[in-house]
Amino acid sequence: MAFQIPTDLHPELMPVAWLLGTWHGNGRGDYPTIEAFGYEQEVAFAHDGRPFLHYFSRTWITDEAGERVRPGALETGFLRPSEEGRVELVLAHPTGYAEIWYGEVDGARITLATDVVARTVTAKEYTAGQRMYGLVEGALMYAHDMAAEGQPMQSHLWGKLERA
Ligand code: HEM
Repeated sequence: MAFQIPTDLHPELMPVAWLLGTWHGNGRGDYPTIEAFGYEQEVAFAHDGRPFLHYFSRTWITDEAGERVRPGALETGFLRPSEEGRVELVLAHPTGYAEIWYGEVDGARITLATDVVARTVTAKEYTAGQRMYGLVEGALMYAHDMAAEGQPMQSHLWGKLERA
C-alpha cells in the first residue's frame, strides 16, 4: 500500500513525514581500523501527535550469504524539527555514546552533523559523525561518516532500506 501521511501528524513534522513507518534493508560498513562487513537493518520512525519523531534502528551483522551472524549496533532517539528547514536530533547508543546532532531538510534529503558527542569512560574513541538520508525512488538511502580511533572523518556505513 502506498505511504499516506497520518491525519493526526503535527504540522511541524510535514517536512520529515516521508521518514515515517518501518523500513528494512541491508548495508555495508568499513573503517581503516576494522574488517569490512555487511549488515541487515530494521528502522522505525514513529509519531504520537507531538512535534517530534521517535527513531529506532537495530541491525544484525550478516555473513557472505546474507544470513544473520550476531546482533549489531542499535540506536534510538528523537528527531525534532526546529525552524524552517532545520532539525535537531538526540541519539543514544548501547556502546556508550549520547549525541546532539543538527541538520537540514531539503525536500527528501536530510544532512546532519554532530554538535556534541558524549561518551562513557569505557567507550571507544568516537568523536564526531556526519549523516545523509535521502528518499530515492521510494527507498531510504543513507551514508554515515565518523571520526573515531584517531582517524579523520570518513565513511563507516552506507545502506538502503525499503518500506516494510
Ligand atoms: C548500522 C549500524 C552499525 C553497524 C552494523 C556497525 C558495525 C560495526 C562493526 C562490525 C565494527 C567492528 C568491530 C565490532 O565488531 O564491533 C564496528 C566498529 C566501530 N563502530 Fe560501528 N556499526 C554501526 C554503527 C555505528 C555508529 C552509529 C557508531 C558511532 C556512534 C559506530 C562506531 C564504531 C566505532 C567507534 C567502532 C570501532 C572502530 C575500531 O575499533 O577501530 N558504529 N562497527
